[in-house]
Amino acid sequence: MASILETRGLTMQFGGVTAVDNVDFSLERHELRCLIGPNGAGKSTFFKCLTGQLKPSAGHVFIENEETTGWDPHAIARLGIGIKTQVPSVMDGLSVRENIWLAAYRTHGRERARRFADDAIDRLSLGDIASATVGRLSHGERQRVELGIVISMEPWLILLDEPAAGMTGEEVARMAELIGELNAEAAIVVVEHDMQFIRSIAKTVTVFNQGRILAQDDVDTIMTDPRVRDVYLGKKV
Ligand SMILES: Nc1ncnc2c1ncn2[C@@H]1O[C@H](COP(=O)(O)OP(=O)(O)OP(=O)(O)O)[C@@H](O)[C@H]1O
Repeated sequence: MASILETRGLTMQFGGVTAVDNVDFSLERHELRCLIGPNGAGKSTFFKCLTGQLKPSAGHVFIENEETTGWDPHAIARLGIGIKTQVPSVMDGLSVRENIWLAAYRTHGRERARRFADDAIDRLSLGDIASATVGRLSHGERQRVELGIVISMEPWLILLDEPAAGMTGEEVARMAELIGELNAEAAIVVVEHDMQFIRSIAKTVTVFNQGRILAQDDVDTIMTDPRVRDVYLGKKV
C-alpha cells in the first residue's frame, strides 16, 4: 500500500542536541499510528517537523508523494490535514460554535460552513455548551473544541499532539472513542504519554528513543518488548 506520509532521514538539531536523528517513517492511508517514548525522546520535535512548526535541519517529509519539507503549518493544513498542537488554537473570547464555524468557514466557505460546524458539534457532543464562551470552559471541554475545529475541516489526515493531556478519566475514554470514530474516515497520528489511552486506541505503535525509532509493531508486542520497558526505566508500560 502506498504511504501517504513519509519521512526520509529526518533530522532536527538544536545546537549540539540532535532531537530527531535520521528518522525514516511511513504511514499508510487509514492507519492509526501512536508515537510514544520517554521524555525527551524526540516525539514532539518529530511531530513539529511534520506539521511545519519546525523546519528540519536535514532530511525530507512527503505527504501523498509531494515534498512538504519546510512548508509552514498553514500550507500543510491546506492539503486537508487537521493538526492539533500542544498550544491551544481556540479563541477564548468566542463561543464554541463561533470557533468551530470559523474553522469550517475557512475551509468550506460561507455556504457550507454551518453544516460542517453543526456536524462537528454533534459528533463531539458539544451541543450543550455550543453557546458558551470558550475561555470559561474546563480544560477537557477546550480539548474537545480543538478537536471540533480539526474535524470541521474534514481532514483526510489528522495529526494530534497529546490530545488526552490534562483530561479526566472519563474525558480520556471519550477522546479514545472519538479517535476510533474519526479513524473510519481519516488516517491519524497521535503523540501521547498516557499508556492507558494508547492501549485503548492503538493498533501500530512507533517508539522513539534518543531521537530514533527504537521499535515499531502492534500495540501488544510493543507493550511486552523488553527494550521498550528498558527505555521507560522500569516504568510500567
Ligand atoms: N526548542 C528547543 N530548543 C532546544 N532543545 C530542544 C527544543 N525542543 C526540544 N529540544 C530538545 O530536544 C530533545 C527532544 O525533545 P522533544 O520535546 O521532542 O521530546 P519528547 O519525546 O516530545 O518529550 P516529552 O515527552 O517530554 O514531550 C530534548 O533533549 C529537548 O530538550
